[in-house]
Amino acid sequence: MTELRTLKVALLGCGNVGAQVARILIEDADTLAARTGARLQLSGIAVRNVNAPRDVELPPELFTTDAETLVKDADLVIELMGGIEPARTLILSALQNGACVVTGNKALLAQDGPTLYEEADKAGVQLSYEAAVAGAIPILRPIRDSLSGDRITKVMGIVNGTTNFILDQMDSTGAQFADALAEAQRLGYAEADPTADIEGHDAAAKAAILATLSFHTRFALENVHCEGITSVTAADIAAAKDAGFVIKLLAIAEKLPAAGTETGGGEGVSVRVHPTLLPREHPLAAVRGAFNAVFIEAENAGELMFYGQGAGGTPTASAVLGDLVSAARRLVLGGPQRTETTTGHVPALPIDAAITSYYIGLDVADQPGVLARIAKLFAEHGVSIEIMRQTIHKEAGSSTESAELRIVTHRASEAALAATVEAVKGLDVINSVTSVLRVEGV
Ligand SMILES: NC(=O)C1=CN([C@@H]2O[C@H](COP(=O)(O)OP(=O)(O)OC[C@H]3O[C@@H](n4cnc5c(N)ncnc54)[C@H](O)[C@@H]3O)[C@@H](O)[C@H]2O)C=CC1
Ligand SMILES: N[C@@H](CC=O)C(=O)O
Ligand code: NA
Repeated sequence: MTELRTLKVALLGCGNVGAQVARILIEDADTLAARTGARLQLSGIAVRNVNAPRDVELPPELFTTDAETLVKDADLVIELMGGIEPARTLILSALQNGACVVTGNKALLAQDGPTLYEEADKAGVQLSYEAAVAGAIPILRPIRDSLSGDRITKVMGIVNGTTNFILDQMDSTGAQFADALAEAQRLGYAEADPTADIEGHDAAAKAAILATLSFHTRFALENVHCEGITSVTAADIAAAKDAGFVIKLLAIAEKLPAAGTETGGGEGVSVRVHPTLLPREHPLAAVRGAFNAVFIEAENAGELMFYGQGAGGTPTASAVLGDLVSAARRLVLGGPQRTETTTGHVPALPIDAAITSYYIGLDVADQPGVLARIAKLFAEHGVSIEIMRQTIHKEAGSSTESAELRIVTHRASEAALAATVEAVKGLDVINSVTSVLRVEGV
């Protein structure tokens, strides 16, 4: 039997994901060698503190605080430290040294991806990042490879496990936001700084990556409209539930007409992350806990849906190992390195140009003619009402009655909706606008 070649693998970071990657590399060494055609030898693990306690028992001699030296001597580098620096410098150094790099660092890719891709191209090596979007779910490779002969028109999904976990806990058990977040952190779903999760930045970075691959055009973080879940209240969740909806943080990238925007005419891509109402029977409404799911609409393939564990050490390690084996196989067998293209030039649309349905909650005086006046304002702004429901509230011991109105619109532009809400607020019969939320799937 011929001796297999050995490829040295440097691992940077040994947290939730890194520790599981190290464990699998050691435990499954023979299987990985058989699949790769080379032995993947874990040559070292760079950490901040070699004596820190870890969930997984690993050979102590592998640990080092000298990431620079480790990278210099590697064929393949796995970056799972997170953050911008020193991850960025270490990845660039690895690529310049001719090593293939696997990373799950969506924050870095969304901020400075082009610099890294160009360096990988220059060096003729691979930079792979399946773990960066929707954890274990194979989503980037299907978009980049399987759908490369089609035209994607829309990508919509739940791509952040932490926020889906929090919203699901609040919806199903009435848990408090802070308790649900603490549990998501304990389970290894959240980022080192969970602000990135709850403010939507993590999902926005993933949306930029999904949009870039789907529309063959580079979209950066500043092209993504981003709203997190910190403003979603228990009352919003209860009202949504009562109206037959569930609230999910969705990342959406879709082709829309660019008419009336600064880009003028033609088509553009609206890339956005925001809390969204979905009918409870919608397939994305059934995505619970830290699971993720991504819907894709393509001209020829039609609708596709990808579902699985979007966060957590072991599931994410699966995506990292997949990229590692694939990169190592190419080192063994040869073959093309970069496969994605960014030859398209579709402009990013401002949020005003986004087109979706809306849910508007209004507290109004219960007087004759109120509904007609509100409906007239919507019509004047070109926003068509799909559902309008009224519930009367009578304060105990008081003769005053108010009504709660719940309106769901047909698809309209963000600009038209904003103007409608402003006009509605000006009516003397409106006590307050209790919520304005975007709706998909109606
Ligand atoms: N946890 C998850 O579910 C997922 C995480 N990711 C990404 O994977 C990466 C790692 O995530 P986690 O393992 O959850 O993070 P973590 O915070 O649990 O682990 C990061 C590790 O890197 C080490 N580290 C940080 N800076 C370092 C430095 N300057 N020198 C040496 N070591 C350093 C830390 O000590 C820690 O051991 C991040 O980019 C994250 O966004 C991607 C998908 C899912
Ligand atoms: N913090 C992220 C981890 C995976 O990308 C999440 O919660 O989804
Ligand atoms: Na993935």
